[in-house]
Amino acid sequence: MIPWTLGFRDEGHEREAAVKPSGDDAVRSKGFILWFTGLSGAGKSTLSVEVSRRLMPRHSVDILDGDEIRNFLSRGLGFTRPDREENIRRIGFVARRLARHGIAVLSAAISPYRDSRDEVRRLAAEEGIPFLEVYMQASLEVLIRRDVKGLYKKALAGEIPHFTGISDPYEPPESPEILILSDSESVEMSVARVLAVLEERGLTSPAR
Ligand SMILES: Nc1ncnc2c1ncn2[C@@H]1O[C@H](COP(=O)(O)OS(=O)(=O)O)[C@@H](OP(=O)(O)O)[C@H]1O
Ligand SMILES: Nc1ncnc2c1ncn2[C@@H]1O[C@H](COP(=O)(O)OP(=O)(O)O)[C@@H](O)[C@H]1O
Repeated sequence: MIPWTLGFRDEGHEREAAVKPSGDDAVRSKGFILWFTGLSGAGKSTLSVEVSRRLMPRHSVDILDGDEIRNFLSRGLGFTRPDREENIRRIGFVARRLARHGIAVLSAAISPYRDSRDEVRRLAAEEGIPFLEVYMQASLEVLIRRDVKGLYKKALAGEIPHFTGISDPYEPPESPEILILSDSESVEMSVARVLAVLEERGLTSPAR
């Protein structure tokens, strides 16, 4: 575990300042990163919102949602591999900063590339920040039927280039901490399963 340090710490191409929290703040709560990944419509936004609702009474929580991030932090980035990698690098950077300060961070971006996700995991581990990958698995057939935003219809008609799962790759996690079968389990069941893993790992306490 990397201890809190004053001043700048080299993290490859990133140089960041980390300031040690004082007094009780240092032990008050432990931040962590819950990293949702999966195809469009697999349930990343839905589950991150529902899990955060349940965590809020006991934690400071922040959701970094792909759509929202792309309107602000990653405005101007597209969906080529380098752009997606850059998007995930930025989300990972913010997630780690927040988690360092005791925040429960829920990231909900497609994050299709294993290397990018593993890089966030590695950097989090270097700082002793718990990182849990939540793979939202659902068959393409169900996602096309769901078509929450009408994007699959357009992608199948060739109107959206580089659409994940249709004309762009998605590399599933090999050993995610949590596997959600979002095409066959209810949202409530998925929420309960995520909370159970967090409790098992001592990252949250059971709701009273
Ligand atoms: N080409 C293409 N492929 C996939 N998704 C697309 C694309 N174009 C737009 N969208 C919309 O952008 C959302 C995904 O953005 P992310 O930042 O999560 O993607 S990534 O992690 O950088 O791959 C995604 O949101 P979700 O549906 O919530 O996953 C889509 O609404
Ligand atoms: N177990 C589940 N977890 C999350 N979403 C689910 C689940 N079962 C069904 N859904 C539905 O799937 C859809 C997922 O949409 P959304 O959360 O916007 O996906 P994403 O953020 O991955 O694009 C919602 O309509 C949600 O109600």
